[in-house]
Amino acid sequence: MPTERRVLVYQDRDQLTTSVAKRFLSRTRELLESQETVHVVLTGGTVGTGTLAAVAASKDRDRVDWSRVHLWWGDERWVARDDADRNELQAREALLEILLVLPERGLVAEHVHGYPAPEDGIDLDAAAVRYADELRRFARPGEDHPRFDITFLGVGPDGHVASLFPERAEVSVTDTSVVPVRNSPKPPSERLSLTRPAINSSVRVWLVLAGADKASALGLALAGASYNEVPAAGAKGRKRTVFFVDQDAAAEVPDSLILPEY
Ligand SMILES: O=C(O)[C@H](O)[C@@H](O)[C@H](O)[C@H](O)COP(=O)(O)O
Repeated sequence: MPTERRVLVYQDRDQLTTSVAKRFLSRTRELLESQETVHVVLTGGTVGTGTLAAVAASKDRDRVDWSRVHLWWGDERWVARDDADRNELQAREALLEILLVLPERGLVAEHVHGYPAPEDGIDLDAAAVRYADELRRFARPGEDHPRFDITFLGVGPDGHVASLFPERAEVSVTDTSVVPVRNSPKPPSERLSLTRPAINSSVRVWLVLAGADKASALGLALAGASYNEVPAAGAKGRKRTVFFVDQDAAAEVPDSLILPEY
């Protein structure tokens, strides 16, 4: 299946998160018409979390059968579950707490697949193995992880996605779904991340980014930089890769790559 790459530009961060939320809700509903479950990979970061808050605020929120949606994370920070830095906690506060208590068709607690945390009494390496095992439990026979329908990724100013940072060994790991990350250039220093092949197994990869500090990373990713230099350049969905960006982040995107709404 050839992968298509698109760039959609929005006026500002609010318009971006509202539009991505709307598209996410409609795509999820559409997918649930033809498949039993939908697997979504969430991202940390301000734009990813802002998108979840926009889902929470959307009038279409309760039209999705959330009981058939599974949520995973592209990466997690190795901090306690109640630490404000935890990606999962941010997502729970922005959206999941609401979905878990909907009177009908609500999100199922067991379908929220958070990473292990230090209080589980295991180290970072064991935590990576445990999350890989959890992914395998939901995989088709012979596969390592579920078929992700939509994977959200934030992008750092250095071009990192999930916790795959430029010129670091983790960005090239291909023999497992989950890697431990130590000495991360972005705090906190210890993290867990999906690997590039796990991310790229997704049917759709949706990168969400806003702000002038992302312009150069985005420009380089689209200009064909290597994934080692700019990990965002290596993130590709099997069917489609969409960069949802605001005008500030789009400053270095060639006009020919910018598409109108589809
Ligand atoms: O744990 C994390 O920090 C994230 O998952 C990370 O990959 C994030 O998505 C980007 O750094 C973008 O973050 P912003 O949207 O806040 O710029």
